[in-house]
Amino acid sequence: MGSLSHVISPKLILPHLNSRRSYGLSKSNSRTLISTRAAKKVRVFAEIKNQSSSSKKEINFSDPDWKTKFQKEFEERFNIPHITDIFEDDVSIPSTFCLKMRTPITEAFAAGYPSDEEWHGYINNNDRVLLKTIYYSSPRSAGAECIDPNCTWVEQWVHRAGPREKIYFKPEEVKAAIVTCGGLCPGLNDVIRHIVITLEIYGVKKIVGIPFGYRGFSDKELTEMPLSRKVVQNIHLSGGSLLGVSRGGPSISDIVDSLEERGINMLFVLGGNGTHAGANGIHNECRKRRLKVVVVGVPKTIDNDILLMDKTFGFDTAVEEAQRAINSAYIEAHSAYHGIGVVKLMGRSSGFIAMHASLASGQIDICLIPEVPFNLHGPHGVLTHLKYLIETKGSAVICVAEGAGQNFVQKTNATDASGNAVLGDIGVHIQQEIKKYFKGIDVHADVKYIDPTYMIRACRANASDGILCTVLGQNAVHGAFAGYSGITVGICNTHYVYLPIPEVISYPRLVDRNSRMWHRCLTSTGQPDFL
Ligand SMILES: Nc1ncnc2c1ncn2[C@@H]1O[C@H](COP(=O)(O)OP(=O)(O)O)[C@@H](O)[C@H]1O
Ligand SMILES: O=P(O)(O)OC[C@H]1O[C@](O)(COP(=O)(O)O)[C@@H](O)[C@@H]1O
Ligand SMILES: [Mg+2]
Repeated sequence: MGSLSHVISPKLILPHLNSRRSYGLSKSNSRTLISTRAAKKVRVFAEIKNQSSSSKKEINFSDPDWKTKFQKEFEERFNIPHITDIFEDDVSIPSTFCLKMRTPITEAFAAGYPSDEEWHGYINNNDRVLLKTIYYSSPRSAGAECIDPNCTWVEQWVHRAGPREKIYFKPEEVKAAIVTCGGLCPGLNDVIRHIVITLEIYGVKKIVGIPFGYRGFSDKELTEMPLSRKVVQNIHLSGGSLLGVSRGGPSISDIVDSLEERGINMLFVLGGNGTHAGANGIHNECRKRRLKVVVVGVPKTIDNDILLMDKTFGFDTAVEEAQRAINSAYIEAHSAYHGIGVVKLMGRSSGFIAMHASLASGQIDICLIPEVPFNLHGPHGVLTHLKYLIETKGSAVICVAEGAGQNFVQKTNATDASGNAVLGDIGVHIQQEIKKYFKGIDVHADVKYIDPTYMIRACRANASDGILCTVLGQNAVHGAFAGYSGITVGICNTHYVYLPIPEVISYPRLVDRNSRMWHRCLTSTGQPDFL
C-alpha cells in the first residue's frame, strides 16, 4: 500500500494542494501554497481558489473562526455533484442492488428492500472518510502537512463510496457505456469486468463498450461493443483493454452529441489526468444541455501520479514487473567485465515506479527521478560515481524514470495526440554518455540498456491490483446509480471514496524528495547527491 507520507509535502501548505507542476488542464483548479516566510508572520494568509469560481479567498489565521471557515470551504470543494443539483424534482427509487442477494431485487422486493431489517449494508449519503489521518504536533514533524503555522488539527472529510439505499435510475432505462483512454495499464480489463458485472446485478441490460477511447465516439467506422457478463467473464486473464485505447479524439461537444444520439445516460471513463479532464468536460456539457447523464471516472495511471489516493490500479503490478527488468540488468551487469546496466522505467512527472522498483529490488546503485535534479558530469556527477562503483564493485545498475534529467536531452516542443509533451529519451542519453565517458578515461565498460515500458504496461494485473480494480469498478457503478456525476473513485487511507474530478487532476502527485521513502531508496542504493 502506498503511503501518503512520501507524497511531496512542504511544511506549510494547503494539504495536498501543491501547485508545483501543473498539468496545465484547468487553471481555475490550481491552489496556492502558503510560503514558509509568510507563515512566520502573525497574520498569515492562504489563498484558496474555489473550483467553481476563480475568486480568491483568504484565510486569516488571527480570526478565531478560521478553522470552521476552512472546513466549510473544504466541504464545498469536495462536495460531489449530483443530478438533483440540476433536476431538483428527480425522485429516487429503492435500490435494486442488495447485499443479501446476487440478483436484482426488482421481483423479490417490488416495494424495495425491507427497511425494518437492522442490517442492510448500504452507505449513508452522510458517511465520510477522513482524508488526512496524522495529527502533526509540530510543523517540523516528518512529512507534516500543515494549514496554519501551529499545525492545528483540521478534520478534512470526503464522501464515502458504496451502494446507496436509494437510486436515481431505473435499471431498465439505463444505457451504460464504458470507455478506456490514454496508455495501457494493468487492470483495465478487471475494471471493465466489474463495472459490467455490477451493472447487471443492478438489473441493467443495455451495456456497451466504446472502442478505442474517446475516438470511438466520433469515428463512424468504429461500432460500440455490446457487453455482458458472458463477454467479460475472462477478460481479466489478459492484459490490455478489451475495448482498446487511444490518445486524442473528438471535442467534448462532439462526444456529448454522440452520447445523445446513442441514448447513453451512464458513462464510465477509465483513464488518467487527460481522460478525467475530458470526463469533467463531458459532465459539465451534459449539465449545460440539461441531460440526465452521469459521468463517473476510474483513475488509471500506471505512474501513480493522481492526487489524494493511496495508489492507483496497475502501479503494484508495474513495480513487480519492473523488478524483472532490473534483475535482468543486474545479472547482465554482474556477469560482464565492468558491466553497467541502465533500466528506464515509466514516470513522466513522478518517479514512484522507479523509486519503488529500486527499493523493492535492492539491486539498484543509482536511482534517478524527475523530482530530484542531478549532474551527469563533474566531480559530484553520476558518471564519477559510476567510475567509483566499477572500481570498487566491478559492476553497477542504474534505474532512471523517463521524466528524469530532461534538461540533458533535446527539447522538441512536440506533443502527442492528447497534447502531452513528448519527452527526450533520457535512458538512451545516459547510455551514450556512459559509453563516451568510459572511453574518454580509457576504462573498459560494457553497457546494456533495457526499456521495459511496453512489456510492463501490457501485463495483466497482479492479485492485489485485481482486487483494487474490482472494488473501484463496483464503486463506480454504485456512484452512478446514486446519481453522482463528475466524480472519480479512489482509495484514501484504505477506504474507498468519491472525489470531485477537478480536485484530483490539477497537477501530478510527486515524490517528496524530503520524504523518508526517498531517503530509504537512497540508503538502499547508497548513492550520493549528484549535485
Ligand atoms: N484537457 C483535456 N480536456 C479534454 N480532454 C482531454 C484533455 N486532455 C486529454 N484529453 C483527452 O483524454 C484522452 C486521454 O488523454 P491522455 O493524456 O492521452 O491520457 P491519460 O488520460 O492517461 O492522461 C485523450 O483522448 C485526450 O484527447
Ligand atoms: O507511447 P505512448 O502510448 O504514448 O505512452 C507512453 C506513456 O505512457 C505512460 O506509460 C502512461 O501514460 P498515460 O498515463 O498518459 O496513459 C507514460 O508513462 C508514458 O510516457
Ligand atoms: Mg496523462
